[in-house]
Order: sequence, then structure tokens, then C-alpha cells
Amino acid sequence: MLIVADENIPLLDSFFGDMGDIRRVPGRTMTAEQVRDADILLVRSVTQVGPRLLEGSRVRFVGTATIGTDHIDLDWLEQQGIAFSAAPGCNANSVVEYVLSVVLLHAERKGLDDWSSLSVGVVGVGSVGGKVARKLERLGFDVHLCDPPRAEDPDDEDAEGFESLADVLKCDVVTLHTPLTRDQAHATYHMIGAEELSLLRSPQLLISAGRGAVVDCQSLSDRLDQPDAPAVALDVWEPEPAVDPALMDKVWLATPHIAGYSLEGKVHGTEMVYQALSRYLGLPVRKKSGQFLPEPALNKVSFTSSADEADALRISLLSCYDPRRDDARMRVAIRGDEAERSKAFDRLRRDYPVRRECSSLKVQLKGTSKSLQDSFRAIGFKIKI
Ligand SMILES: NC(=O)c1ccc[n+]([C@@H]2O[C@H](COP(=O)([O-])OP(=O)(O)OC[C@H]3O[C@@H](n4cnc5c(N)ncnc54)[C@H](O)[C@@H]3O)[C@@H](O)[C@H]2O)c1
Ligand SMILES: O=C(O)[C@H](O)[C@H](O)COP(=O)(O)O
Repeated sequence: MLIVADENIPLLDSFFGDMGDIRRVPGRTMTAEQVRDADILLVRSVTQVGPRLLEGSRVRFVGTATIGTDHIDLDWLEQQGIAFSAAPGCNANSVVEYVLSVVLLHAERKGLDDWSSLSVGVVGVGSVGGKVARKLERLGFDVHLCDPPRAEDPDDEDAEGFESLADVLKCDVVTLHTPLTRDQAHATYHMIGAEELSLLRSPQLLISAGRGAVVDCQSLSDRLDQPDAPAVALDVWEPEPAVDPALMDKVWLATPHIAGYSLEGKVHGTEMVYQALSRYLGLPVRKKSGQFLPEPALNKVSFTSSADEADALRISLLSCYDPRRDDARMRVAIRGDEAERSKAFDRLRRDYPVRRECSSLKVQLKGTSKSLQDSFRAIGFKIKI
């Protein structure tokens, strides 16, 4: 069996080595020629999968080690009888930690003593947005939710209290977690356009961590030229990989589509596709991720009752993930003509440093308040009292 795989899928040999021969190819430029004799195709978000890539090939199973599926022509795969699996939720926690760190830095920049005094609007309340909302609620934030497809779904038992997009855009922070969809009810392509952007004003913060084209980035660039523009944190761009350097200069935090790039998120993505392929082939479905996610023995911090509680939370969260490091790397790397910028964007992603989630950090909280301990638990740290 021949498996053709994006070379940037981690742990290909460890997960798929016993299943067949693996041919690694660059995902961004994958060609029909490279996949023609494959039985299995494994991709990430940068490969467009549809008739142009697969017509005339032997491929019977396509797996994407990602949450998003907007790069896959799902209808065509179904018509062809080609099995498909994504990795829903694999890196949701990583995106949540990106959002929490961005909100923390925003509150700090605004000089707020209590970050949870901010109201947060979550647009798209699925796997990622739902987790963002639950964690923020546990941390005491005033959270508002917008998800019209769920609000209209009669079978969704938890679909309560959803608000309109216009109402949610009144929050201090608005964070976008919808898929990119076109030609369907509540399509999200350019959902945040000139009109919506005119409703967002300084000192509000817009975070975009779903897909770039959910925001009309030309309108965003124009809006950011105005003096009352909101602050913006962009993890996803329109277009990628050729990020517009003028837009990058105007946004507060610029990161190269890495919100989901924790080690845990990447390993779980590969494992979920491996398990789906095992089921498809009728092989035993094993869990292998644990061996690649060791407990980092050195990652321990401790605070006592004398610690400033806000500082303890801040130090711990930012020591796990500080988006300013990714922002700094991106601003240095993205330069030159379109081809150079595209290469730099992909290089930043390919060579991304190992990033562990908060659950990998052991925090000792001797003699601290119950509310601080609850906050650490809500974020996902392991705590020792
Ligand atoms: N930046 C990153 O690194 C990164 C990482 C993971 C996922 N993503 C993106 O985030 C998206 C969401 O992931 P998920 O796991 O939460 O998906 P999901 O399918 O679990 O949830 C998406 C939610 O968005 C809702 N939605 C759809 N159209 C909407 C609209 N017009 N307005 C408001 N809500 C709408 C859906 O009803 C659903 O509840 C993915 O599709 C992917 O594109 C980005
Ligand atoms: O959809 C997802 O899971 C994320 O956007 C993911 O982080 C994309 O990563 P890529 O496949 O582009 O490496």
C-alpha cells in the first residue's frame, strides 16, 4: 500500500510506518503526478483536495490531520466513494490557549487589574469556540455567544442564549471560531466585512483564529487606517501564504496560522487520522500519542500565599504560550516580494518551535486562595496545593 503524505505531518513513520510505504511530498505544491499511484492520501490544510489532484488516481482514503476541511472537496470525494476523515477538535485546546494569552496581553495593555472584567463575544460556538467560552466563563468573564446554525438547529439541546452577530460585536473582545464556508446558509466567507468592522471601535479587540477569509482583509486594512479602529490579533490571513505586509504592519498581534500548533494539537491530529485509517482498513485502533507527549519534568513553577495572584496566573500562562514571540518572528520574516513572503510564512510554520499546552505545566500553589486555584484549574494547568 502506498501512502502519500504531506511532509509536515509529524510522526508519519511512528503512526503509519507499519501500514505501507510512505512517500513524503511538500503539501503546498502537491501534484496529481505525485499522488496518482497512491492508495492513501494524508494532508494538512495547505493542500487543495479535489478532482484536479485526484482524478485518475488510485486513492481510496483521504485523511487531513486538521480540524478545518475547507481545503477538501467533500461532495466530490463522496461522489467518488473515497473515504474521508478529518481530525475534529485535535488542536482546539491549543487555540483556546492562544486566545487566553491574547486576551491577557490585551487586558495588560489596557492597564486592567482584572482581565475578567472584559466582556467577550465568541462567534462560532463549536469545538474551539465552545471551549473558549467555557474556560472564559469559569474564569469569571461575561461571555456572549453567536452561532446561527446552532441557534436554528432543533436537535441542538444546548442551543440557548445565542445572540445576533451585531449584538456580540458590542463586546470588549470578539473572537472568531467559525469554519470558512461559502454558498450555504450563514456562509462565513467575508462575514466580517466593512459594515461589521465599522461597528468595532477602539478599545475593542478582534481576534481571528478560524480561517483568514472569514474577515474581508482588504476592508480590515482600510478600517485599520482610521483613528478609532479596534485592536486586531490575526492568526489567519487572506490570502495565505502571501500575507499582505501592509496589513501585518497595522495589526496589533500577527501570527502565522499557528494558534493550533501545540505539540499536543499536532500529535493528536496525526493520531486521529491514523485511528480513522485503522478503522477503514479493519486494523486494531491503537492510542499511541502518550509516548510522544512526555511529562516535562522541568516544567514546574510554584507560588505561595505571598504571591500576587494576577502575576501568578500571568507568569504561568505566558510561560506556556506568549504570542508576542510568534508575532516578533513573523514581523522579521515576512518581507520581500510575494514569493519570498509565501516561503517565509510556510517556513515559520514548518520550523515552529515545540510548544506544550498548559496541562504540561505543574504549578504548586501552596497557601493560595481557592479562587486562584480554580482559575489555574479552569485554564488547564496541573496544580499541586
Ligand atoms: N488558527 C488555527 O490554527 C486553527 C486551529 C483549529 C481550527 N481552526 C479553524 O477553526 C474552525 C472552527 O473549528 P471548530 O473545531 O470549532 O469547528 P466546529 O465545526 O466544531 O465549530 C464551528 C462552529 O461554527 C458555527 N458557525 C458556522 N457558521 C457560522 C456563522 N455564520 N456564524 C457563527 N457561527 C457559525 C457552527 O455552527 C459550529 O458550531 C475550523 O473550521 C478551522 O477552520 C483554526
Ligand atoms: O484546521 C486546523 O486544524 C488548523 O488550522 C491547523 O492548525 C492548520 O495547520 P496546517 O494544516 O496548515 O499545518
